[in-house]
Amino acid sequence: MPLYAVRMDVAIPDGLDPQLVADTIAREKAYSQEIQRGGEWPHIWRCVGEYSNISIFDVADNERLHEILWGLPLFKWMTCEVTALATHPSDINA
Ligand SMILES: O=C(O)CC1=CCC(=O)O1
Repeated sequence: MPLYAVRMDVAIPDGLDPQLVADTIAREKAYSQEIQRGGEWPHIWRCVGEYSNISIFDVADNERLHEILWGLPLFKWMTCEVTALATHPSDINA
């Protein structure tokens, strides 16, 4: 299945109801962990010092990745940079 690296940068607007923000972050965690358990989101790494992560997705196609990203509860407050990955010719494990 195709692999993708996705960098997500979160920018929560100032002045929002703190409860709304907390609820959205909690829903984000539950949604993410459900997809991780299903195997389509094998890695999520925090970018040190930033409200950002770099994640690896292992999904059927572009449409499925799009569906997952659009379903993120924090999607409205984040920007995503998607990189499709291919095998490197120097990879000794390939
Ligand atoms: O905290 C983040 O980097 C945003 C995020 C994506 C999935 C998740 O659980 O948090």
